[in-house]
Amino acid sequence: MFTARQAFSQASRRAFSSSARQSSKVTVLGAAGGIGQPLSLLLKLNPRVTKLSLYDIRLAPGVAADIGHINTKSEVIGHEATPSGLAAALKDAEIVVIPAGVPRKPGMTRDDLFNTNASIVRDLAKAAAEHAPDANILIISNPVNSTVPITAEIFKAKGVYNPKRLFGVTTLDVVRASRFISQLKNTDPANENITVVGGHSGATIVPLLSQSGYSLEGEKLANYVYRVQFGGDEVVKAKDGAGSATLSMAMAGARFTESLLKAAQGQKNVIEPTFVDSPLYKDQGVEYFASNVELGPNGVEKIHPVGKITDHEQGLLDACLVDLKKNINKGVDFVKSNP
Ligand SMILES: NC(=O)c1ccc[n+]([C@@H]2O[C@H](COP(=O)([O-])OP(=O)(O)OC[C@H]3O[C@@H](n4cnc5c(N)ncnc54)[C@H](O)[C@@H]3O)[C@@H](O)[C@H]2O)c1
Ligand SMILES: O=C(O)C[C@H](O)C(=O)O
Repeated sequence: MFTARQAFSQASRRAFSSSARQSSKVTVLGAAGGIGQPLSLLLKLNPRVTKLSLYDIRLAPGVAADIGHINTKSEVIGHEATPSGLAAALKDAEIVVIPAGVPRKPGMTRDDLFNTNASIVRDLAKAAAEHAPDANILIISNPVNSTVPITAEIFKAKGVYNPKRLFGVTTLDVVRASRFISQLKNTDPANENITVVGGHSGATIVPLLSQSGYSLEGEKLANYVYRVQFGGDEVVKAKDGAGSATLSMAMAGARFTESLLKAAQGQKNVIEPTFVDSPLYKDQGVEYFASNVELGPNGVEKIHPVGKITDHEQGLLDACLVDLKKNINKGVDFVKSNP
């Protein structure tokens, strides 16, 4: 005979397993690349993902066959590099993560990737707008400050734009900012969560150290800010022509995807920094901005303002907004001239 406690525990097990069974298809476009492969691996290890669809212009079926042997429950499908393969990859996706595109080589800025990556992202955005109009779209491909507006313009043109479901992934900046301060202060980086706002390149990356109660002075502060703003260059230089950050980015992309899934499955107070269609600086002509964003079942739940900052941080923010506006307009203009 069941005791009340046993009955309760069985009911709660059922409730848990039914929410765990909730179907969450995640699609990776660019899945065979330096980021795409480890990101897909991490997503295969995430029990919240029930179906993982991998698409690339090369090798996605091979990557899927490999990852598909891992003994976690999710189904993995590698799609052919054809329009119908892309359509099938996107159909019914809850989350579409896009790391497709070329990475930097030493001496290049992220903006130097624009000519190649703008059209790659535009074309994938067209397919996503057609086959997954309600999905959360996570843009990793650089330059993020421009590829997010490109995606938005495509979704607007197709009449399916939902600003709550488009995200530029800036998580790596926060991961770096947290790691770098822990190295200076001998703290556990897992306990650090430095707010980083603005965009994702050089001067548009603005770490707000003061909000975590830290104050660095003079050269120490300048070096810290530089390292966060140009952390990507450290990796590009060290890889010496073989690409940019892939493994740390895969971790950051998996973290952001996990946060969205948690929020979609009802967890409250899930906050991640991300580059979104934001009201914060629209009065200055800046349509997109990264700040802490509370995530929910509908994507963006609440965009947090930047909050109290020091005069030095205000100076960084002023410089950020100038560059950001140019990067955003470049993306918007690209779609106007190359629809
Ligand atoms: N947001 C960030 O913080 C961040 C961090 C690191 C890298 N990035 C950017 O991510 C992008 C990818 O970097 P990577 O190191 O993985 O590059 P990579 O060259 O190793 O991989 C890119 C993959 O995209 C695929 N691809 C190209 N065109 C495609 C298309 N039309 N459809 C589907 N797949 C396509 C390629 O075949 C390749 O497998 C770069 O633009 C890089 O700058 C962003
Ligand atoms: O630096 C790059 O080009 C890749 C990425 O944006 C990064 O921050 O590592």
